[in-house]
Amino acid sequence: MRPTDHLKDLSADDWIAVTRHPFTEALADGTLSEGAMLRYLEQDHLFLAGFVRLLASAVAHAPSLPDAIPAAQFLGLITGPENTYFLRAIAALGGDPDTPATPAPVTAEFQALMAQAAESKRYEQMLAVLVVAEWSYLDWATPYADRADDLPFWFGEWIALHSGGGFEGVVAYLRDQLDSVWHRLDEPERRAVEATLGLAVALERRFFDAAQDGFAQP
Ligand SMILES: Cc1ncc(CO)c(N)n1
Repeated sequence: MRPTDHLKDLSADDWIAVTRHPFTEALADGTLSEGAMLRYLEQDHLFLAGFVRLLASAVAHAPSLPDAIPAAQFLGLITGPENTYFLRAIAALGGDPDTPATPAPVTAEFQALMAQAAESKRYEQMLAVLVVAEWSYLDWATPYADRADDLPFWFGEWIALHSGGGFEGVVAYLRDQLDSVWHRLDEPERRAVEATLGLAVALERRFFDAAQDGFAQP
Protein backbone atom coordinates (compact mmCIF):
# COMPACT_ATOMS: atom_id res chain seq x y z
CA MET A 1 0.00 0.00 0.00
CA ARG A 2 1.22 3.51 -0.75
CA PRO A 3 2.29 5.34 2.42
CA THR A 4 -0.18 8.13 1.65
CA ASP A 5 -3.04 5.61 1.45
CA HIS A 6 -1.95 4.21 4.81
CA LEU A 7 -1.85 7.75 6.25
CA LYS A 8 -5.31 8.60 4.90
CA ASP A 9 -6.73 5.34 6.29
CA LEU A 10 -5.57 6.32 9.79
CA SER A 11 -8.03 9.23 9.59
CA ALA A 12 -10.77 7.42 7.66
CA ASP A 13 -13.70 8.79 9.70
CA ASP A 14 -12.53 12.40 9.53
CA TRP A 15 -11.67 11.99 5.84
CA ILE A 16 -15.20 10.94 4.95
CA ALA A 17 -16.62 13.75 7.08
CA VAL A 18 -14.44 16.29 5.23
CA THR A 19 -15.02 15.03 1.70
CA ARG A 20 -18.79 14.53 2.03
CA HIS A 21 -19.59 17.53 4.13
CA PRO A 22 -23.01 19.26 4.20
CA PHE A 23 -21.20 22.59 3.70
CA THR A 24 -19.68 21.59 0.35
CA GLU A 25 -22.89 19.77 -0.64
CA ALA A 26 -24.83 23.01 -0.16
CA LEU A 27 -22.11 24.94 -1.99
CA ALA A 28 -22.33 22.60 -4.98
CA ASP A 29 -26.15 22.65 -4.93
CA GLY A 30 -26.06 26.45 -5.00
CA THR A 31 -28.17 26.51 -1.82
CA LEU A 32 -25.46 27.77 0.53
CA SER A 33 -26.28 31.29 1.73
CA GLU A 34 -24.14 34.11 0.38
CA GLY A 35 -23.36 35.18 3.95
CA ALA A 36 -22.03 31.73 4.84
CA MET A 37 -19.90 31.67 1.68
CA LEU A 38 -18.52 35.13 2.44
CA ARG A 39 -17.54 34.20 6.00
CA TYR A 40 -15.95 30.96 4.76
CA LEU A 41 -13.91 32.81 2.12
CA GLU A 42 -12.82 35.48 4.61
CA GLN A 43 -11.50 32.79 6.95
CA ASP A 44 -10.02 30.76 4.10
CA HIS A 45 -8.16 33.82 2.80
CA LEU A 46 -6.43 33.91 6.20
CA PHE A 47 -5.70 30.19 5.76
CA LEU A 48 -4.20 30.96 2.34
CA ALA A 49 -1.62 33.32 3.82
CA GLY A 50 -0.21 30.52 5.98
CA PHE A 51 -0.55 28.04 3.15
CA VAL A 52 1.58 30.16 0.80
CA ARG A 53 4.39 30.33 3.39
CA LEU A 54 4.15 26.57 3.94
CA LEU A 55 4.26 25.80 0.22
CA ALA A 56 7.21 28.17 -0.20
CA SER A 57 9.01 26.32 2.61
CA ALA A 58 8.37 23.03 0.82
CA VAL A 59 9.85 24.52 -2.37
CA ALA A 60 12.90 25.51 -0.32
CA HIS A 61 13.25 22.02 1.22
CA ALA A 62 12.58 19.85 -1.84
CA PRO A 63 15.56 17.53 -2.43
CA SER A 64 16.20 18.62 -6.03
CA LEU A 65 15.08 21.14 -8.64
CA PRO A 66 12.75 18.64 -10.40
CA ASP A 67 11.16 17.91 -7.01
CA ALA A 68 10.67 21.62 -6.37
CA ILE A 69 9.30 22.76 -9.73
CA PRO A 70 5.67 21.51 -9.52
CA ALA A 71 5.29 23.13 -6.08
CA ALA A 72 6.81 26.36 -7.36
CA GLN A 73 4.36 26.40 -10.27
CA PHE A 74 1.45 25.66 -7.93
CA LEU A 75 2.59 28.62 -5.81
CA GLY A 76 2.09 30.77 -8.89
CA LEU A 77 -1.45 29.48 -9.34
CA ILE A 78 -2.38 30.06 -5.71
CA THR A 79 -0.92 33.55 -5.52
CA GLY A 80 -2.29 34.41 -8.99
CA PRO A 81 -5.69 33.12 -10.17
CA GLU A 82 -6.72 31.69 -6.79
CA ASN A 83 -5.92 34.85 -4.84
CA THR A 84 -7.69 36.91 -7.48
CA TYR A 85 -10.72 34.64 -7.11
CA PHE A 86 -10.76 35.41 -3.37
CA LEU A 87 -10.64 39.17 -4.00
CA ARG A 88 -13.41 39.06 -6.64
CA ALA A 89 -15.65 36.68 -4.71
CA ILE A 90 -15.33 38.48 -1.36
CA ALA A 91 -16.16 41.79 -3.07
CA ALA A 92 -19.10 40.30 -5.01
CA LEU A 93 -20.53 38.83 -1.80
CA GLY A 94 -20.46 42.24 -0.13
CA GLY A 95 -17.24 41.91 1.88
CA ASP A 96 -14.13 44.07 1.85
CA PRO A 97 -11.23 42.11 0.37
CA ASP A 98 -8.69 44.62 1.73
CA THR A 99 -9.66 44.18 5.38
CA PRO A 100 -8.59 40.80 6.80
CA ALA A 101 -11.14 39.09 9.06
CA THR A 102 -10.42 38.20 12.67
CA PRO A 103 -9.24 34.57 12.69
CA ALA A 104 -11.81 32.15 14.12
CA PRO A 105 -10.35 29.62 16.63
CA VAL A 106 -10.11 26.83 14.04
CA THR A 107 -8.43 29.19 11.56
CA ALA A 108 -5.87 30.21 14.19
CA GLU A 109 -5.18 26.54 14.96
CA PHE A 110 -4.68 25.82 11.27
CA GLN A 111 -2.34 28.80 10.93
CA ALA A 112 -0.35 27.53 13.93
CA LEU A 113 -0.09 24.00 12.47
CA MET A 114 1.07 25.37 9.11
CA ALA A 115 3.60 27.71 10.74
CA GLN A 116 4.96 24.86 12.85
CA ALA A 117 5.36 22.63 9.78
CA ALA A 118 6.88 25.46 7.73
CA GLU A 119 9.46 26.19 10.43
CA SER A 120 10.22 22.53 11.24
CA LYS A 121 12.91 22.23 8.57
CA ARG A 122 11.39 18.77 7.97
CA TYR A 123 10.15 18.29 4.38
CA GLU A 124 7.88 15.40 5.39
CA GLN A 125 6.16 17.57 8.02
CA MET A 126 5.42 20.22 5.38
CA LEU A 127 4.13 17.57 2.98
CA ALA A 128 1.88 16.04 5.64
CA VAL A 129 -0.17 19.26 5.84
CA LEU A 130 0.01 20.05 2.11
CA VAL A 131 -1.15 16.56 1.08
CA VAL A 132 -4.21 16.78 3.34
CA ALA A 133 -5.18 20.28 2.25
CA GLU A 134 -5.03 19.54 -1.48
CA TRP A 135 -6.08 15.89 -1.60
CA SER A 136 -9.15 16.42 0.60
CA TYR A 137 -10.24 19.37 -1.58
CA LEU A 138 -9.74 17.32 -4.77
CA ASP A 139 -11.87 14.55 -3.26
CA TRP A 140 -14.83 16.73 -2.29
CA ALA A 141 -14.78 18.89 -5.43
CA THR A 142 -14.29 16.23 -8.14
CA PRO A 143 -17.85 14.78 -8.09
CA TYR A 144 -19.21 18.34 -8.60
CA ALA A 145 -16.84 19.37 -11.43
CA ASP A 146 -19.52 19.20 -14.12
CA ARG A 147 -21.78 21.62 -12.22
CA ALA A 148 -19.23 24.39 -11.89
CA ASP A 149 -20.29 26.30 -15.00
CA ASP A 150 -23.96 26.49 -13.97
CA LEU A 151 -23.34 28.05 -10.55
CA PRO A 152 -22.68 31.66 -9.52
CA PHE A 153 -18.93 32.22 -9.95
CA TRP A 154 -18.21 32.32 -6.19
CA PHE A 155 -19.40 28.70 -5.97
CA GLY A 156 -18.48 27.44 -9.45
CA GLU A 157 -14.92 28.73 -9.62
CA TRP A 158 -14.20 27.34 -6.16
CA ILE A 159 -15.14 23.87 -7.44
CA ALA A 160 -13.19 24.40 -10.70
CA LEU A 161 -10.05 25.48 -8.81
CA HIS A 162 -10.10 22.15 -6.92
CA SER A 163 -10.96 19.69 -9.69
CA GLY A 164 -9.75 18.71 -13.15
CA GLY A 165 -6.52 17.45 -14.64
CA GLY A 166 -4.23 20.24 -13.50
CA PHE A 167 -5.26 19.96 -9.86
CA GLU A 168 -5.15 16.15 -10.01
CA GLY A 169 -1.54 16.57 -11.10
CA VAL A 170 -0.78 18.75 -8.07
CA VAL A 171 -2.20 16.13 -5.71
CA ALA A 172 -0.37 13.29 -7.51
CA TYR A 173 2.88 15.24 -7.19
CA LEU A 174 2.42 16.00 -3.46
CA ARG A 175 1.53 12.37 -2.74
CA ASP A 176 4.55 11.13 -4.71
CA GLN A 177 6.82 13.44 -2.73
CA LEU A 178 5.50 12.16 0.60
CA ASP A 179 5.54 8.53 -0.58
CA SER A 180 9.22 8.81 -1.56
CA VAL A 181 10.39 10.66 1.53
CA TRP A 182 8.49 8.17 3.75
CA HIS A 183 10.88 5.37 2.78
CA ARG A 184 13.80 7.34 4.17
CA LEU A 185 12.19 8.10 7.57
CA ASP A 186 12.90 6.28 10.82
CA GLU A 187 10.04 5.10 13.06
CA PRO A 188 9.81 8.22 15.26
CA GLU A 189 9.75 10.41 12.15
CA ARG A 190 6.97 8.27 10.66
CA ARG A 191 4.92 8.54 13.85
CA ALA A 192 5.41 12.32 13.74
CA VAL A 193 4.10 12.45 10.15
CA GLU A 194 1.08 10.37 11.18
CA ALA A 195 0.37 12.77 14.04
CA THR A 196 0.63 15.91 11.90
CA LEU A 197 -1.42 14.45 9.08
CA GLY A 198 -4.14 13.29 11.49
CA LEU A 199 -4.28 16.74 13.05
CA ALA A 200 -4.59 18.35 9.63
CA VAL A 201 -7.53 16.12 8.63
CA ALA A 202 -9.26 16.85 11.95
CA LEU A 203 -8.80 20.59 11.37
CA GLU A 204 -10.23 20.36 7.84
CA ARG A 205 -13.30 18.73 9.34
CA ARG A 206 -13.66 21.39 12.03
CA PHE A 207 -13.12 24.14 9.44
CA PHE A 208 -16.13 22.96 7.40
CA ASP A 209 -18.15 22.40 10.60
CA ALA A 210 -17.44 25.99 11.64
CA ALA A 211 -18.11 27.28 8.10
CA GLN A 212 -21.47 25.58 8.14
CA ASP A 213 -22.60 27.69 11.08
CA GLY A 214 -21.10 30.85 9.67
CA PHE A 215 -18.09 30.79 12.04
CA ALA A 216 -20.48 31.46 14.92
CA GLN A 217 -21.76 34.73 13.48
CA PRO A 218 -25.40 35.56 12.73
C1 LIG B 1 -9.02 25.04 5.00
C2 LIG B 1 -8.57 24.73 3.62
N1 LIG B 1 -8.01 23.55 3.35
C3 LIG B 1 -7.59 23.26 2.11
C4 LIG B 1 -7.73 24.17 1.10
C5 LIG B 1 -7.26 23.84 -0.30
O1 LIG B 1 -6.20 24.62 -0.66
C6 LIG B 1 -8.31 25.41 1.41
N2 LIG B 1 -8.46 26.36 0.46
N3 LIG B 1 -8.72 25.65 2.66
